[in-house]
Amino acid sequence: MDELEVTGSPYGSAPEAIARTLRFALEIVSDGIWDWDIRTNHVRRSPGWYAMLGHAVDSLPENVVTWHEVIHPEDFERVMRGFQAYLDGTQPVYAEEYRCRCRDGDYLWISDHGRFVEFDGEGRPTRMIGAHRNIHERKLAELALQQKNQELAELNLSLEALVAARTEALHQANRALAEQVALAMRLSEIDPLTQVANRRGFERQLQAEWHRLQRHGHPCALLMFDLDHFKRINDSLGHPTGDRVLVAVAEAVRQDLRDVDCFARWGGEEFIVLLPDTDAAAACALAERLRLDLRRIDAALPMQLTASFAVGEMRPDEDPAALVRRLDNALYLAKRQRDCIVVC
Ligand SMILES: Nc1nc2c(ncn2[C@@H]2O[C@H](COP(=O)(O)OP(=O)(O)OP(=O)(O)O)[C@@H](O)[C@H]2O)c(=O)[nH]1
Repeated sequence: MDELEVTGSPYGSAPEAIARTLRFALEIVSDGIWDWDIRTNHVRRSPGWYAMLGHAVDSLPENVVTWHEVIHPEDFERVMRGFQAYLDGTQPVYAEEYRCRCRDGDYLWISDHGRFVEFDGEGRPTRMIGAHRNIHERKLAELALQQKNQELAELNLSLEALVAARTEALHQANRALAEQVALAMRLSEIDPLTQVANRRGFERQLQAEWHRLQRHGHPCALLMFDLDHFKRINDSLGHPTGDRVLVAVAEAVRQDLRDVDCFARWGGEEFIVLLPDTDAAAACALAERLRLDLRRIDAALPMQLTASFAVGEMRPDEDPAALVRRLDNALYLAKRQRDCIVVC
């Protein structure tokens, strides 16, 4: 590779001296140099180029095909595109990084920079010189870093997805728990036999209604009733029949009530109704209707089913417990006669 070797006298002509100096400089900063005569397609390569790829100096054909054959197949198209872009003038420089096959079959990462250095009279390039540099270690480190970054990004994404999935599962578990708690609360306030409110549920509503009375002064009445001689039903017809009667009573009464009324089983065969926005007279009329309805319950009983009632209006200066005591006393009086209503 004559042009790339230091030949001739150190006292040669000025252009030769400059050319030699440039070749020296090129060899210092690169690992291999190529020199392409575009008109003849002849490519000369420096001893360093052969040494870099493990070949004996000048052991390969001095043409472009030699270059094509050492480029890694996966890099080939990209490198050709970059090179062609420079030849076409659409890229101001030719600079590519790619893998070159060494004599032992291993591939070496190199960087390749080249540019036109001579032109004909019409400005067409006639010669191009380029320099290769061995960047193998740096490139492997760079690729390993890229790989690690990608793995980290993927890990990050899968961690985010995992956190999102866990958070959603937690929300679902919380919602399910809240529903269970609400259901348990509802069930804890319901009488399992008649499915109306139990004493606990009733007392909560009574308290709320009493507070409403303090704020707004709307009338509110209470109605309490107790089935008469219920023990006889149990004793003569059995406990299951007694249960069916209690259920039938609850259903019949519920049909006479509004949605806003709170109907509860106070205990045993005793029931209570909270009647918002209702005065004693209206509650008394309802008690009378219920008294008649209960007599008509079709429970196939050998005796007449009756009940005794107590009715009273809520007073702002009387707390709920005292109100219930007042109703209890009135019911006690009603029970002495049975099948009647006492207003207190
Ligand atoms: N079948 C059934 N009976 C119940 C239930 N709870 C309470 N009883 C019965 O209701 C009856 C109430 O008896 P008493 O308190 O003497 O009342 P009563 O027989 O109606 O008499 P008076 O109230 O005075 O008219 C008892 O026999 C209890 O066992 C229940 O859930 N199911």
